[in-house]
Amino acid sequence: IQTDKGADPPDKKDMKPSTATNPENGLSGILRLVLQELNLFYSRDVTGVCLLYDLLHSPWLQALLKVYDCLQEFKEKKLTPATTHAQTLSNEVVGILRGTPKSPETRELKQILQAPHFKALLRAHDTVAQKDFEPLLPPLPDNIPDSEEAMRIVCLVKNQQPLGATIKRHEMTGEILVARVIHGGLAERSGLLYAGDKLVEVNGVSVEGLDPEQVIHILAMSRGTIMFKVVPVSAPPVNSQKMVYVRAMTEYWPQEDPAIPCMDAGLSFQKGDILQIVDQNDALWWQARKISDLGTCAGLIPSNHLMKRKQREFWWSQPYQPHTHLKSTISISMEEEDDMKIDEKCVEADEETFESEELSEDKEEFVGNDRKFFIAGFRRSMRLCRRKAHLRQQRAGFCSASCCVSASGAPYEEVVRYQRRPSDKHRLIVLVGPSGVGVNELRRQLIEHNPSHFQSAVPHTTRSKKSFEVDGREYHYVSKETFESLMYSHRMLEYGEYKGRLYGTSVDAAQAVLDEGKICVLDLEPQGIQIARTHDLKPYVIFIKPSNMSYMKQSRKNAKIITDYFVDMKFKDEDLQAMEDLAQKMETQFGQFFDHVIVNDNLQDARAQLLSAVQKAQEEPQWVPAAWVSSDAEPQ
Ligand SMILES: Nc1ncnc2c1ncn2[C@@H]1O[C@H](COP(=O)(O)OP(=O)(O)OP(=O)(O)O)[C@@H](O)[C@H]1O
Repeated sequence: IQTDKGADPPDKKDMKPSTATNPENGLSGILRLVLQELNLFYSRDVTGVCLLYDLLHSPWLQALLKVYDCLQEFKEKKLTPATTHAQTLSNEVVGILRGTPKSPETRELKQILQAPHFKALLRAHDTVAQKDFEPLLPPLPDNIPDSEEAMRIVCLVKNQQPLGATIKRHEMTGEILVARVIHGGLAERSGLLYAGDKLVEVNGVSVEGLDPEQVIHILAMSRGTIMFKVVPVSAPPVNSQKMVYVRAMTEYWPQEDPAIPCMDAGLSFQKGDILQIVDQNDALWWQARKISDLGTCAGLIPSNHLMKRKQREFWWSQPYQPHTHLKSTISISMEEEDDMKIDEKCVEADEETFESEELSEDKEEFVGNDRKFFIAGFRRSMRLCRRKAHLRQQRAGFCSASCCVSASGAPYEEVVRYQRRPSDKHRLIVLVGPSGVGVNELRRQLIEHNPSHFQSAVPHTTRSKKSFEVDGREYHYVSKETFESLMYSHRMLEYGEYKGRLYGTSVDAAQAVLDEGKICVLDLEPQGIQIARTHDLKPYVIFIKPSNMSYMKQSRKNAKIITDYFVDMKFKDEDLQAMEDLAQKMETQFGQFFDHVIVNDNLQDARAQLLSAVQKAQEEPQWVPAAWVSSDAEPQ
């Protein structure tokens, strides 16, 4: 029997018991059984078995598992030291060794016991064993007056990290108080300093009459151990609040906030960051950590209430608030009618009429090799209608980053981990991106990849049905009244008008796909995301982003876009530039809603990334608004 490396055949004798104490149980015991099983297959030519055998048999893995088992065992035990005087014992052994005949073993043992590191280890062991943790305090003087307040002396060893506490002066008494203790910081970990403690001395210097800045200066100049003398707060605050997770719907930079009590203690965050709120005791300043950085100490962020106030102040301080950002649909407003007319002329001046464009597209919508199927939601009129919305946004300058903080929008959204159960409906997949970036191309490819699994929603229109069309296949053909009632009851994810007809995608159309057990894949204007964000649809939003200009020029050489003027037009440099600008604006304004971002440079890579993101959205736990998770879905 030969492995690749020419290893000897396995021998059951080699397999020693895995743990000294309990060889049959534990991971290494299981490994031993697996090895026995594999041994039976080893002589047969089973692909990969030899490799697996060698892996499981490797001494490093065995050693690792033994360590694991030992740790598991000790985790359950309450360890008690065998002796509290290991140092004395060690010294005695060294004395005895001196009187014994010399041998290599005794020499080695003597060397080990006398090595400084080993001695330090035994000293640490004895300190722990004797529970000798308290610092030695000088005896209290006998003549303390009765009125003397109880003091606590706190020694903290300052290393690279900040102390993790802030101080303030009491408005009435002028005393210096500990204002807050930052979670996870040095002060909090010591368990000796609390918010409300009165500072009396720092390193022997009285703080009476000093400004907080002067005290901070003393602290900043101190090195090594810092000694605080404090009068403890009568009732230390207890943090009984439960840990809350939120998604930041806005960004925050402490460096730019003159109101923050301590800039160094501030936590900066960006839109979409998930934050763990660890302390909400203060009505104005919360303490939080980013979930990407849970190991670090917490930082200060404005509370929900304070952030809303800041947003309102900022909002009203802006000289002019354009109304574009308030629109949640792609509807075309009256003032754009002139533009529309020009556009219509251009379309009509093109080789064919609008009607024949619709016809020419029919073939494209039937795809599949063996079995032909129809993909709804790719009709040119619908896409032209959206392109107009894009153009309108570009002309209106979209919405500048500064004006996008709504005066009323919640700055934080409570989120929970949600894992879709196999019996749950799928999450809606929403693709968002600037016009021409490839949203439709990717959506089409995803659906074609597995049409029985992925499906688009059938849009609604008020135009009349053509002879070759089927109601509910190309469109749901509805009256203007029906369409408008869907619009006004917020049942339209997006809608727009093109050539006097209304086009749009309804919530119910998306829901119908999900009800069939399929994954609904939509292409939405970012304004539509808000309407889609419901418990029923649980949308997972993927932002499709253009790559850099030079790569785009190269990769889009043969690509065609739909414009108002021409049906299939090659990309011009201005189109690519506009796409980049719009992508940036979309990210600034709607980035908080994006669950995933894909840069569409190489189409194949982008498609693979999309497929994997869609699978993860359905199969792996994700942060979703807490309001989406009710009794039908347990948080993970
Ligand atoms: N990664 C890519 N490499 C090369 N060509 C691409 C890539 N992605 C998309 N394209 C091409 O770019 C063109 C525009 O793509 P697509 O029609 O999907 O744009 P879109 O984002 O849906 O915009 P619109 O909503 O305005 O139609 C198409 O010809 C498409 O095949």
